[in-house]
Amino acid sequence: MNELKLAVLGSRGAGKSALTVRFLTRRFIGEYASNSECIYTKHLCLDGRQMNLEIYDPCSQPRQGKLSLTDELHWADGFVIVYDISDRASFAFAKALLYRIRDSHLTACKRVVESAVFLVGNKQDLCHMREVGWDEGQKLAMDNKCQFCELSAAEHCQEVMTMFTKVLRTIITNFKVKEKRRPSGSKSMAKLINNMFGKRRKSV
Ligand SMILES: Nc1nc2c(ncn2[C@@H]2O[C@H](COP(=O)(O)OP(=O)(O)OP(=O)(O)O)[C@@H](O)[C@H]2O)c(=O)[nH]1
Repeated sequence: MNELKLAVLGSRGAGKSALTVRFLTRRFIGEYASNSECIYTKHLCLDGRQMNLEIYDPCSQPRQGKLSLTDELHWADGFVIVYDISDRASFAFAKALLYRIRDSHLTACKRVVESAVFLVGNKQDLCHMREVGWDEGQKLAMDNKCQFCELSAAEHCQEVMTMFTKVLRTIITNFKVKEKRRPSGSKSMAKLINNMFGKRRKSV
């Protein structure tokens, strides 16, 4: 059984709860309590694999503007970064979040890794009030090597499902790559024994 941890981040009111609840229940609920953070859990089957998913939906009120994110970066396997296309400030906040995630990968891995990050321009139904262009979102995502889409949590159920599914698949792919890079305990031990006794045998 796989355990996947996803953090949904973004500025206050960008639609983090709306997206999360849409994915988990397929429903759009107009208003959400924004004074408490939540970790939602869901058991799901993806590509024939059973997994336990945890989604962290923070309360952005008291921590708005603070980008330490240390706990989230350690906890999460992937991120959905949400901004509101009708709110330029939320785009600036999303950009700062992406830079913070990228910097943490740089220090952790000494190189940029293909991370499980999805940049989402939410509230596409409000495109008559648009303040952030589609191409700006696309460019920011390309610059930070993450996936991108615009959608509306209010109106696009299927797009929301697809976006979450893609980020979960990326997390699983990253897990597989990490597994391949790290030799398993038994293989390392076999190599060690072989190095020690193999060499001795040669010298006899
Ligand atoms: N028109 C429109 N409104 C949306 C959409 N998604 C969310 N909203 C509304 O935007 C407001 C904020 O949504 P939330 O999901 O609470 O946003 P949040 O990012 O979780 O906000 P905090 O919990 O305060 O950080 C609510 O009134 C939602 O109904 C959308 O796709 N379109």
